[in-house]
Amino acid sequence: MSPYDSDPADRLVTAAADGEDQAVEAALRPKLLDEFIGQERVREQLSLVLQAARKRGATPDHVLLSGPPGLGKTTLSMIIAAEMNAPIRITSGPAIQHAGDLAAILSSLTEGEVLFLDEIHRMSRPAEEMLYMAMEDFRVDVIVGKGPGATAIPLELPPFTLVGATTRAGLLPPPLRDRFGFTGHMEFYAPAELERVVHRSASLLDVEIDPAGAGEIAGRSRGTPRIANRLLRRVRDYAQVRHDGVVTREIAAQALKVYEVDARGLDRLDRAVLDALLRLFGGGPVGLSTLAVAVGEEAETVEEVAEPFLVREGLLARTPRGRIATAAAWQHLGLTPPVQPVRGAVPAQPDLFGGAAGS
Ligand SMILES: Nc1ncnc2c1ncn2[C@@H]1O[C@H](COP(=O)(O)OP(=O)(O)OP(=O)(O)O)[C@@H](O)[C@H]1O
Ligand SMILES: [Mg+2]
Repeated sequence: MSPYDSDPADRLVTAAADGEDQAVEAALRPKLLDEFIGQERVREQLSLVLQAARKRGATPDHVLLSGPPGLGKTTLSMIIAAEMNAPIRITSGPAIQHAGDLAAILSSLTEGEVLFLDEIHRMSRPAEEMLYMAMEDFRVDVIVGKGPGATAIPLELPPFTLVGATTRAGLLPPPLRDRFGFTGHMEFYAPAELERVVHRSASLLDVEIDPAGAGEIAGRSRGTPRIANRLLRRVRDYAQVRHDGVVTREIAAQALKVYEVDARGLDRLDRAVLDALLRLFGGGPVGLSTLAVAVGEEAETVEEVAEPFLVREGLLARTPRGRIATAAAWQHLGLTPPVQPVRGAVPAQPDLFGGAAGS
């Protein structure tokens, strides 16, 4: 049996939204730019773009928000609309299969409306090309009829602001990227910022928490507000069931031990990968597929689910010769790295059967 037999997508520390997240996120989302914690640079730049547009009485330039899941792209897009006092229309790349789907949305926009296009890198090619023209000239060509008799009917659009979000900015074709007047790159949050996120969410959820309790949750949240909010909800459950509901450092640590999220935010799968790398392969280098077999997982799961965070945390490195553990990995698991053999030294003959035979 795999030591990690639940679906990796169900992990407590995944940055992707699950059903429960979607239900509570609306309540936890900051509504205005001033309430949005962290991301100082993006916030300042965006604030200038919006203020300038307001001053000119114009519609703000198109905005692209890029960055890993759970950092606040959807939240910011809603803030843009709220700050501009404009309605917002929400759709996503995968929902737009045909150019006609996009034409229908675009032609029904009102002046100044914000069109939020999530996962914009997953839009179909023909829709993308229609979007170029819509973004630049506020115009689309609606094709009527089929074959040689098809005609393009130009349709004027009211000025609108496109807010695109993507976790993979590198996948956007340059002509699309170039049509955004402003691109905000979202960064992982610092622990102190996440602590503020936890405090804010706790007060919205009516959870009593002290600063050390918030710090404990923040430190395990992988730089991601969505994870911080999720861990807070699980810690709240524990505090309410086993204690009086107040979250302290002690309670948070106990709760997250139950849920197998360690002090650095590693979960069972992450730790299993590190543990195998250190204990079975002496810290590597070891090939991905060998490591995956040792953990009882698919190579893909190890590579895509566990490794990115381990690499980001400086616990594991991918080298051409295979995966290797860093000194920090040994330290984190409380293990001692093997002593490096001195070149040319004669290795001592191991006493395989234990010296004290017959005892
Ligand atoms: N700066 C912030 N301050 C407070 N809460 C935040 C902040 N950023 C994100 N959050 C919270 O984190 C949750 C996830 O944010 P959001 O849905 O905007 O992420 P996202 O970048 O759109 O993720 P995805 O790529 O999965 O769509 C929301 O519930 C929101 O309340
Ligand atoms: Mg989103």
